[in-house]
Amino acid sequence: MEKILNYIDGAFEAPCSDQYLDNYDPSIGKVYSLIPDSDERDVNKAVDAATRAFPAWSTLPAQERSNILQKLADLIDRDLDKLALAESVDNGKPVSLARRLDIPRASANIRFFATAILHTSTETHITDAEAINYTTHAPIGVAGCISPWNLPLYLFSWKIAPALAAGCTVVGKPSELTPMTAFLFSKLCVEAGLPKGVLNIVHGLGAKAGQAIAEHPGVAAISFTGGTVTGKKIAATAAPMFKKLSLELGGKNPNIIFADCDFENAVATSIQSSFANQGEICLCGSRIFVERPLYEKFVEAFVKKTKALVLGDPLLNETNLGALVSAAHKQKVMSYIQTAKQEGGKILTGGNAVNPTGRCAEGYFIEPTIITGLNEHCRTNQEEIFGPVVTIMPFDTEAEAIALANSTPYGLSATLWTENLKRAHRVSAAVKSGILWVNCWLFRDLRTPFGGMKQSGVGREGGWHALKFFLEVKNICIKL
Ligand SMILES: NC(=O)C1=CN([C@@H]2O[C@H](COP(=O)(O)OP(=O)(O)OC[C@H]3O[C@@H](n4cnc5c(N)ncnc54)[C@H](O)[C@@H]3O)[C@@H](O)[C@H]2O)C=CC1
Ligand SMILES: O=C(O)/C=C/C=C(\O)C(=O)O
Repeated sequence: MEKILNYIDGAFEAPCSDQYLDNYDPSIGKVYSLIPDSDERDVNKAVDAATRAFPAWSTLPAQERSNILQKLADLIDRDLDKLALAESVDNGKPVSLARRLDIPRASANIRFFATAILHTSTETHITDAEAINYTTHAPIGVAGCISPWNLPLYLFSWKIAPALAAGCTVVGKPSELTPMTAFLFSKLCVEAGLPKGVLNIVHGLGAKAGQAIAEHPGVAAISFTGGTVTGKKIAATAAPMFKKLSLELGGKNPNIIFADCDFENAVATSIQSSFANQGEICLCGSRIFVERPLYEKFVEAFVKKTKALVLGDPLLNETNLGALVSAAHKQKVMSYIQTAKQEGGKILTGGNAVNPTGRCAEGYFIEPTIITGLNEHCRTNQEEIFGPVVTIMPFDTEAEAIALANSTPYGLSATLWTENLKRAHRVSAAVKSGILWVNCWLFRDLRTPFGGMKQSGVGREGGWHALKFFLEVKNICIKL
């Protein structure tokens, strides 16, 4: 069985413990490879290597860093099919989605920051005729990048690309549930000529390897994407050490549909925002609010389209929804469906775990599920489920829609459907979320600020925000 290895100081290494964890293919429910069960000792080696590599990498001309990173992006493009297949097997997502979204976005992330670093500028302040102040941005040091399992290479690269482009060296930890594409990526780093120690990838459990990264005094900044509970733990560890923190956490995002919307577009896109990647995207619109005059018509069309989605083998091109990432996560999502029923919810479609026939009979599949009849305060509408489960509720006024949208502790993203431009501006301003999509969803421009309010996180990724996170700002004042 294939053994994944850590990538430390440019070499591939077994974990110090010599222990491995099982890595499952969630579409068949079977172990198919082994993951290093790394601990503090592996993290220490990785931080040491990153610390040694920092002086040379951080002072390499930006153009040279950029060239290496662009080579990496080219290699990802070259290996698109191989990486997409690996992502699908590791995560359970449809291979067609990995080919269309995950892997192209991984190379786009790297190419974006590799070129962005060539176009930075800095501020100068002239203080009357007495002094000139200029601001410098220097890479902060060794960065810890901890990424989740839902969009594995997509989000791993979203973190390490700005760090490396900015001149930081990195200790990265992909999720233990989906380590494979980060492992394949580490091989591409060698091929691209990334100097040793610049990127180190330590595989293993969050509570062990992840926690060791958060605790290590040699790690100056931590960029994390994952669950809010984990984000709190990392903050509790890192904040007293005054580490810089970027936390991109969970969401319970509203999808607000006004009666004057472009109906066909709203329904079709809501199918995507509800069920893409089995609903395992922090940006999914899991709470759908529909203006009452449109409510019945929307529900009917939305249920009909949902029933037409193809659930099953992620390797088949016609599949729309694959497997959930793990047996434990499937269990968690099913328990929320149970909770919804106990809370008085009516299941309009879905609600069941399924065992497709054939090779996926033991996989972790759940039908796309639509629930109505719940109020906004119940657990189903307050807690992140992170699966193919949405609720629909009617509303009567704009003020009510805003109140419903803002009724959770989260504030990551929101989607709004209306043809009324003034209303679009008003509601966008009133909804408390870091990202607002009007008449679209997951429409990404990598230059824009990306992140959440309230319990959805701290800080913003994307464009200059991401680069700045990995840079230490200094003002130099020269008396004239
Ligand atoms: N992108 C998102 O917003 C994500 C949200 N979630 C939410 O979080 C829930 C729990 O999912 P999990 O698999 O537990 O994700 P998680 O948040 O625990 O995992 C994300 C990453 O953090 C690492 N990690 C875990 N504990 C850590 C610690 N103490 N210190 C440092 N790193 C640590 C993990 O190994 C993984 O690499 C999900 O059901 C979902 O609701 C999960 C994954 C992604
Ligand atoms: O498009 C992005 O940059 C990010 C997308 C999704 C997540 O961050 C997530 O699901 O955690």
